[in-house]
Amino acid sequence: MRFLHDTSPATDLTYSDVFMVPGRSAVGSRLDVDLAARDGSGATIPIVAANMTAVSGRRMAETIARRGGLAILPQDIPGDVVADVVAWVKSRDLVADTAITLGPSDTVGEALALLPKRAHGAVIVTGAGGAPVGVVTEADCAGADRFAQLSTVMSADPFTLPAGIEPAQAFDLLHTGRHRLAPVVAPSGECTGILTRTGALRATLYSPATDRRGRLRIGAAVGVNGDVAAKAKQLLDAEIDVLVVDTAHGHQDKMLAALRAIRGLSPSVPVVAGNVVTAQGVADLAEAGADIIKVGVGPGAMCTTRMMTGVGRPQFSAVLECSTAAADLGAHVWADGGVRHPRDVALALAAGASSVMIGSWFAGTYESPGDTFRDSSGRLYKESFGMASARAVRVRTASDSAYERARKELFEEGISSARMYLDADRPGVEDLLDMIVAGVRSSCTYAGAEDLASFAERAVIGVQSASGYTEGMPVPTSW
Ligand SMILES: NC(=O)C1=CN([C@@H]2O[C@H](COP(=O)(O)OP(=O)(O)OC[C@H]3O[C@@H](n4cnc5c(N)ncnc54)[C@H](OP(=O)(O)O)[C@@H]3O)[C@@H](O)[C@H]2O)C=CC1
Ligand SMILES: Nc1nc2c(ncn2[C@@H]2O[C@H](COP(=O)(O)O)[C@@H](O)[C@H]2O)c(=O)[nH]1
Ligand SMILES: [K+]
Repeated sequence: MRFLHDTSPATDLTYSDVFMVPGRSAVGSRLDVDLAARDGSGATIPIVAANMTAVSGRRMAETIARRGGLAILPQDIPGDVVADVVAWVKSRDLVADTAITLGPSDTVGEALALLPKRAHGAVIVTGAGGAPVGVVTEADCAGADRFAQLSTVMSADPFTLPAGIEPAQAFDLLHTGRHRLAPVVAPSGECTGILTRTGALRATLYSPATDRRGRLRIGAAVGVNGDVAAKAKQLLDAEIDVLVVDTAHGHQDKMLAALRAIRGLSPSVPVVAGNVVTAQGVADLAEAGADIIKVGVGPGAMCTTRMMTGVGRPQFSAVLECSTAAADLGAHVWADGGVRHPRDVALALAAGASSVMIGSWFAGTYESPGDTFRDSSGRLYKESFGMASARAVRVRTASDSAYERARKELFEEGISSARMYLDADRPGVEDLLDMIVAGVRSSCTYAGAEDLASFAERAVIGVQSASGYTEGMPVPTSW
């Protein structure tokens, strides 16, 4: 990228400080843009769900990978649990979503508890041999006793789709039959998943991120303490596709030692390390063996590091400097934190990031691990918390002595409880992906770029005033 008027900004900048001007384009359609991340991660869209407990679990990983992104399991999950989650995600279908299934004698209360776990909004009631005998939605449960059996409220004998059906054909069948969704069934009659009309459409627009054996991809993180090589080996043996070595201050000797120990395992998957915000940090991590450097200190929504320490760097400039340094070394950069709008993703990519990590925004979706709550006005939300918050530190240090735990809790650099509201129009993470991907595809064509490498080359970035930023915002009511 270059700055408009070839100026060199006098101060470091964050996403809100900058804008992109359009350039002449020969790219005829936004759908012609290739959004694959060119960093060996295998992602077909440049989006990574952050390794945060409130963000990335099995449902997030499955859903994001099916649309071409990646999720990174947090470092606090025991190795054997990570192995189970990885195996489960890799057993998922590339087209149909995993169904929520219950039996005919299970209750409305159980169905209502499970419905917010997935965006498709239905429970498939299964009978003998796992065959679908009914479908229950929230509307079916309205007014019913919580102890009523599902057989009394379900729509019986549902329309079904055969496993392996082409997504476009599935869309047509659902559309013609005026069905919002249908259970997918194997030749044996067993329900193997669920497909909505939107899901079938998405399957024609996105390519799943798959490993060499055609299974969904997933990453996992390790910290820098303890026997890092042994923990990393356990994750690699579990067949993760990306290994993230993660700590708040990535530019420290412990990180370099951890990277060297991991290199000793000759991992066949990309190693991501961070977080740093300087060219020197990139150089040292790349030299120690990182393929991808994670950039961002302090921009995260749950992060209090800048207020506690004064340390960090406005994220656009951090990504720009780090990705320039990484490119010289044959390495790549993930822009981590502070993303609140599709424009932020586009600007991080324009600054040269190969992918963009998103945490809190995705915490407020059906697919994040937490429970769904309603506030006093009825709006749905989930709780998010920082990985350096007292809440996360308590979990991470559960096996330490009481004294060690008390000592570590002093260094809190994240908030322990935040409400992440589900957007009523976009409550699922795929809804957010649709919005982000649409925005980024459009950004690329405004710059005349057919892929992300060309986008980072062609983008022309200007610096704006606060009122310049405000001018870009929509006005939902009159002023
Ligand atoms: N991107 C960001 O801005 C930040 C991200 N986080 C996230 O929080 C999670 C926990 O990270 P972390 O707190 O590093 O915990 P870790 O459990 O990974 O421990 C970090 C290790 O580094 C040592 N250390 C030295 N200096 C620092 C420092 N300035 N800050 C933190 N540790 C330091 C610590 O020792 P000792 O405790 O004895 O000092 C400890 O041994 C990670 O997922 C991380 O990404 C946290 C803060 C900032
Ligand atoms: N300083 C802290 N940073 C944190 C903490 N937990 C997570 N993080 C970082 O934020 C990003 C995600 O950013 P978001 O704006 O999308 O939420 C994550 O990947 C970490 O780098 C924390 O407790 N303190
Ligand atoms: K912050």
